[in-house]
Amino acid sequence: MTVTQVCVCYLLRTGDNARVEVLLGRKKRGLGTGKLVGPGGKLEVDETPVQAIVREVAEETGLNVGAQELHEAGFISYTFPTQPELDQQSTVFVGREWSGTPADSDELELGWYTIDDLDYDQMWDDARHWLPAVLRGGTVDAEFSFAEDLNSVATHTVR
Ligand SMILES: COc1nc(N)nc2c1ncn2[C@H]1C[C@H](O)[C@@H](COP(=O)(O)OP(=O)(O)OP(=O)(O)O)O1
Repeated sequence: MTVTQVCVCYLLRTGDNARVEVLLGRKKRGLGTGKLVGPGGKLEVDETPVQAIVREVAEETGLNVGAQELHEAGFISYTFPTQPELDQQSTVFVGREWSGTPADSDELELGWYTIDDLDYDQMWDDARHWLPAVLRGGTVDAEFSFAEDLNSVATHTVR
């Protein structure tokens, strides 16, 4: 069985008081409803991760990002041993340039969040283990296995 390929993007800007902010969205539907997530989603047939993230950002935020303006920050494997059909592999992107103004979509209610004050309890449980480093310019290469509740990280490896 091939594992579902997904992509996620964290768009950064410098906000008031020179604090770095990230564009996140409150997920309105599907797996992870209610959580704060980066724009992203599943790759379509024959799409590369970067093609998919350019499309997903446009669909979910109304912003146009160029493929060359995105930095690939790493790769994460997610397994759900009690529901293997949910297993995913995610390519993570970070961007600082785009055109347009963010607009809510039927997937996400958007907002800018200061990276120093992020409430990781509102995000997927894996985020706390790797996202702080990526938002500060680092990379990620990690594996997460989720518990039976499909919500909590049971085991993880972050390299
Ligand atoms: C820390 O960030 C994340 N952690 C985990 N474990 N999973 C995440 C994170 N950010 C996004 N995801 C997952 C959640 C979903 O399974 C996918 C995105 O899925 P979505 O349903 O939004 O995919 P689309 O292709 O946009 O959906 P449609 O099928 O409705 O078009 O990534």
